[in-house]
Amino acid sequence: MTSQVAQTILDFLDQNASIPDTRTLGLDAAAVRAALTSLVDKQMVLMESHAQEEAVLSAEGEEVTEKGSPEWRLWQVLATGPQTAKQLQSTLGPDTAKVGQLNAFKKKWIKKDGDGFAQALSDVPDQVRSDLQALKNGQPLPSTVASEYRKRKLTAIKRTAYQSVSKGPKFSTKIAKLETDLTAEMLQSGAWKTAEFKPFNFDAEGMPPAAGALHPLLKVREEFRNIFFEMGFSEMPTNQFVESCFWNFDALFVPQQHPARELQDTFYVKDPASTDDFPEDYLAKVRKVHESGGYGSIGYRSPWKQSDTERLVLRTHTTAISANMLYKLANQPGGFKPTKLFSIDRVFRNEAVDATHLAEFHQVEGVVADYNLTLGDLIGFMDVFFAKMGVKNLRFKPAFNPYTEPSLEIFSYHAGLGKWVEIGNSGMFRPEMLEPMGLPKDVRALGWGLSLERPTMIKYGISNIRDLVGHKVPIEMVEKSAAVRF
Ligand SMILES: N[C@@H](Cc1ccccc1)C(=O)O
Repeated sequence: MTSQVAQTILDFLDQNASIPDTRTLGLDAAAVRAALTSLVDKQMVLMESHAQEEAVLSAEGEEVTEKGSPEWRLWQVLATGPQTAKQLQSTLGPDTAKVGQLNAFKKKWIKKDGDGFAQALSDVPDQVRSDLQALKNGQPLPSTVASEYRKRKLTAIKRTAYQSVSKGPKFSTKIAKLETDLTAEMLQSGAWKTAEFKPFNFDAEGMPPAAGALHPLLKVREEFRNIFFEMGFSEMPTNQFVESCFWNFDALFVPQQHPARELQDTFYVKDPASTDDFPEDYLAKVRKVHESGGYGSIGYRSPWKQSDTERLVLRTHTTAISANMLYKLANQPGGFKPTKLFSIDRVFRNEAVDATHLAEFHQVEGVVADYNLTLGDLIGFMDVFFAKMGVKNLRFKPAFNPYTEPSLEIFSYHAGLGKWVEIGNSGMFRPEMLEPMGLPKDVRALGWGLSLERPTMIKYGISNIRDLVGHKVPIEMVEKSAAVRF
């Protein structure tokens, strides 16, 4: 097909100096393009590409050529006498009546009559209809109305590409078959001396190798880990998905009546359903701070049940591990030392699944514990941490967590969405949480958390969080994401 089309083009050029518009050849446009590409490669022809825009009738424009413009049809209906807007709408349909009324008024074809409309002229020319009929018959639209009709969606723009062609330096009506390989026979016979070789195409893309690729979540996790290590953090052990309510909630001063603890938010484990493996004296202090306070707090002053703290859950946040680590830090041999810790792992929430929510996701969490840290340290730290990810100009909004005070939501401006989006949650851990652990009174700890999924989705242009899990979709996506370079 292509070679036939190429031959037709060459024969035509042999008889004529040039082809100003390839469309006049009456050949398939795609085949002409393919043939020209190969002829240009061989320098047999010279080609220039052009684009032409022309107005064509839209479905609405087509209707106007048959029934008249909305304004003319409205004016026509009023020939039998005045009508109200309601009546016009039921005769013409709401769309035609609305547009017709507007334009007929503008053209002064109709006038107000009581609470309705009447003809203002006894005869009007439907110029719109005759212009569109002329267009249908192949005449161009008068330039004065072209853009108006386009705005009214009576016409649409059709773009066509075409080429002009003239003879090239190696023009001939015979298409020589170019050799692609230098063979032993050519060398023996000496045919290589006169053979024409196909030039190498250095622009051709190679086949993507069928190699393994890392999942996008793993790649972004690696980026975060490197940032943490660069900033002197150590990784917390996160290999256990099941936690007691004690570490997941109570140690964090989350009241036992908190809604997050309810079945619709948290997955409780059935078997085994509970544990009693806790540091006794610490548990007693946690109980006391909930029930009656201490450390400058009045506590929650509500019932606290041992059976509730013993229940097992799929951890709802990695802050459960942070609490456990802070406790260990306070009670390690040699006492407390300033520390920076992080974790990146899976957490579970009993949520309705949709495009941006899953029942399990990954949390990126950091904790810094040191003497006399302030809110200024938290904000400054967030600026540095997020800047390392390429996220600048943060905004902070006061928020609430049972275990931090003050608490700050972190926002960043998303240029693509044109708005500020929440990228993390943070705060200074409360004394009610830190002091029962046995941390020195002047030690402060700041923490923050964010999901791993959101930055991954932004980076890889994934709009549905469900595409990050499962089987079939991810394989294609993982391979595609292998092409995205850091
Ligand atoms: N645990 C919080 C994140 C956080 C961690 C540490 C301090 C403050 C907030 C969350 O689930 O969103």
